[in-house]
Amino acid sequence: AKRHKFWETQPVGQFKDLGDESLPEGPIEPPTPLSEVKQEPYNLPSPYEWTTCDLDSEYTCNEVYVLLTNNYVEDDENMFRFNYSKEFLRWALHPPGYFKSWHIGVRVKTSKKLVAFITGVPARIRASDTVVLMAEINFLCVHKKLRSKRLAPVMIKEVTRRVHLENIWQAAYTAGVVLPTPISTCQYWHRSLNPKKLIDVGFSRLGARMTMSRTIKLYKLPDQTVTPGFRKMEPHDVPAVTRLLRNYLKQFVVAPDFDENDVEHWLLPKEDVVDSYLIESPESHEITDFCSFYTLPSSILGNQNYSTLKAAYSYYNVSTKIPWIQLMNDVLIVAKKKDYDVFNALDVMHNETFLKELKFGPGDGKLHYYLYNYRIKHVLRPSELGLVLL
Ligand SMILES: COc1cc([C@H]2SCC(=O)N2Cc2ccccc2)c(Br)cc1O
Repeated sequence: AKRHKFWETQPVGQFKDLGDESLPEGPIEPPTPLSEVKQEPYNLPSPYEWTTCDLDSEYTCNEVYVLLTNNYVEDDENMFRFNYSKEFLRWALHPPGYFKSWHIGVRVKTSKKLVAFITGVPARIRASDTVVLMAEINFLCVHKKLRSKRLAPVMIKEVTRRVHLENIWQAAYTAGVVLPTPISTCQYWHRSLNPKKLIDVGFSRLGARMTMSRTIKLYKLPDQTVTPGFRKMEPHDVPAVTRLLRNYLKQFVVAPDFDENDVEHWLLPKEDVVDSYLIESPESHEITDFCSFYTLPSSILGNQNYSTLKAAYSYYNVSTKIPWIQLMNDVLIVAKKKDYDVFNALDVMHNETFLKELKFGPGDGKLHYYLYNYRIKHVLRPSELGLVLL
């Protein structure tokens, strides 16, 4: 297999262990006594220095936003680049119990320019029957001009060190690349909402024997949602949505262990960040179904007519009374009404039950899920995964 100089030194499932069912599920290495955790930061190459990014500072949040906007993840053909908003970054990085010290930047000593970033946030994640306090690692970004200087390994070691200092020994992360060793490999699916724009920017192509007007008609959606009792989630719904979501997530092998505080943070609607809707039964006033998506635009690189793609990403959904197809079609109707160009979903949880029928098409992006210092018995099918990372 490909040489992973760095990852072969880390407590992660190694390719050589694949299929070895004798290895027990659980931590790969025991915790280190806190007194033995390295107290001082790892050494960076001499021109650079560590910095902690306080996203409550408008200036610093903007520096992070600009770094990611210009240097974060692009598709294989370099046509699109994620464009996380400042509000989204503050939401994603300030969940209950977050540590500012886990929002790590690298600056050029002389100019103080921010040239790299990596983050962690704490999350309780259940693997099988064990709830583990983990760090969710995200936003690893090295400026385009500093690639292949081996900055990423030292940044991963530094965030790991700072996580260890908080007595946390496991982590969860995703990547578009194959590393040792995915716990699951998922596929992105896309539902066109604005097919004309998606074709113009080169994401979609006109189908064979299809005209533009026929294509627009194919993806047309009603003006209003169809399900009685469909409404936005409100603060007073937090207890009921928590119960509904906790019960739903029980069936997955790996899933977040959300409590009411987590639901309040991650799922209460925040304009242009996260949208959440639920079905309140008109008779019983019981909350029977739930759906949510987050807003993550993409910069369109090199198109004359458009600079931004407005994209919604399926987040957590629960269907107990309304059929999945009807529930998710109502979400598409809402997203179209709010002028999104595309609705994206991974094939995780029960998503495959509605993807094809609601006219999603498979994307070219595969997403690999990883756990750090935690072995699970089998590689998971996407439908066994109940975790969506931002
Ligand atoms: C280009 O095909 C895809 C690109 C992306 C990612 S990579 C950088 C970016 O901006 N994307 C978001 C996006 C951009 C365009 C359309 C849908 C989603 C994903 Br995720 C899955 C795809 O299939």
